[in-house]
Amino acid sequence: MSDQALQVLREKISAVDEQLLALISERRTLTNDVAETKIAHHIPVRDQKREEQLLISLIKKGKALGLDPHYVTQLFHVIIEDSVLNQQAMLAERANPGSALPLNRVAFLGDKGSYSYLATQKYFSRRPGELLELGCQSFSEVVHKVENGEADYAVLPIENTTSGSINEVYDQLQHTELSIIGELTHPIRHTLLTATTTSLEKIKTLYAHPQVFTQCSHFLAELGNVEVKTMDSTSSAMLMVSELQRDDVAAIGSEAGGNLYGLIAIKSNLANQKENHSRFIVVARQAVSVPLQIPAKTTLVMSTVQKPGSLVEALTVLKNNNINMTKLESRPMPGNPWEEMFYLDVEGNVADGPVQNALAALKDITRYIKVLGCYPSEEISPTKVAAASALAE
Ligand SMILES: C=C(O[C@@H]1C=C(C(=O)O)C=C[C@H]1O)C(=O)O
Repeated sequence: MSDQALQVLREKISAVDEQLLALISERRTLTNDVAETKIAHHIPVRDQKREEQLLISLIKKGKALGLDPHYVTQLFHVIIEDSVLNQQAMLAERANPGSALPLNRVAFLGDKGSYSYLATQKYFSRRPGELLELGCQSFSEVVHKVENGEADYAVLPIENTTSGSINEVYDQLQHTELSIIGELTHPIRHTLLTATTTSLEKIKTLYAHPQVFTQCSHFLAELGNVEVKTMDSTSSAMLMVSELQRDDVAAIGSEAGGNLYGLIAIKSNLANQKENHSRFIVVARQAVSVPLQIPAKTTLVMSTVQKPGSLVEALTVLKNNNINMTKLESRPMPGNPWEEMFYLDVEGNVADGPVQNALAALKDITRYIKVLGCYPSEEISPTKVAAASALAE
């Protein structure tokens, strides 16, 4: 194919892509209008029956156009997730009048390009107001900035699908009066980034955040004698490599972050597990109320009395109130050796009967209990379509 023919085809593809974007944006406007109706009539945001009907119809129509059912399903799962998250954000904002700020000052670990920076951008892209990014050197600085009013929000990674809980962040939650007001998950795609076109064999020094080394331990074990240097954040690792401009040093970070520092991705998918995601929490000085039309999560911290079965007893309270627990973490209590603080994420809204009943019962049987926050759940499970309906002609 001549260069010119290729150019013509690519221009056509770009034009189609532009139309796709315009249509996606039009769909978003329509789904936001649907949210207005849901606000006015107190209807739940999620309607999985409607999603299923939509998917079945799209799969059939896609098949007629030669498109694979799995491809169509995947595509529309992403589109529907976006629509549900946007509607949830709209409802949450309306339920908290005055909460929308013209400027959102947000503290996070690292600088431009860190995973926390990317998560911050994602979370606030659905919310009104400008974003002012306040990069910090440590998690305690991130939390402090919100406590002392320099920032309105903090975005903190709390757990990762490969390395588990981020203990330092849990420990920050023990000592703060801030409330969790939101959550989000973000894919963490670790990539080897260099300042020059070089090869893996030449790398002698590797810069990254300690969490990254934990998540990429299998890759590091295969590397042999490469010196590993820990940095405060992924972005400081990337900055270091871009300043050194050497062919024997590399950073591990996201490709998108590396682009901001002019770095080249020489190897991707470095995490031990292919599906590597981090869950972030968003904290603020004021708690928010979550409308009952959207799924909520509540995070609690508690310490139980020191007697056999006291944790089981506490968890039984959740069971009796039909509350699903999505996470349980224990952390040592400073100054009280061998005593633990338990952090629990449960599905449910503090304004709703089951969580209120459970809290009342837990107060009677725990030594200490506090609600760290109730916030919209951003875990949007994709609607499944029964194979038979999807494949029916
Ligand atoms: C847009 C709506 O809200 C949600 C999003 C949907 C979508 O993006 O198509 C479908 C059903 C709902 O879960 C709706 O109810 O129609």
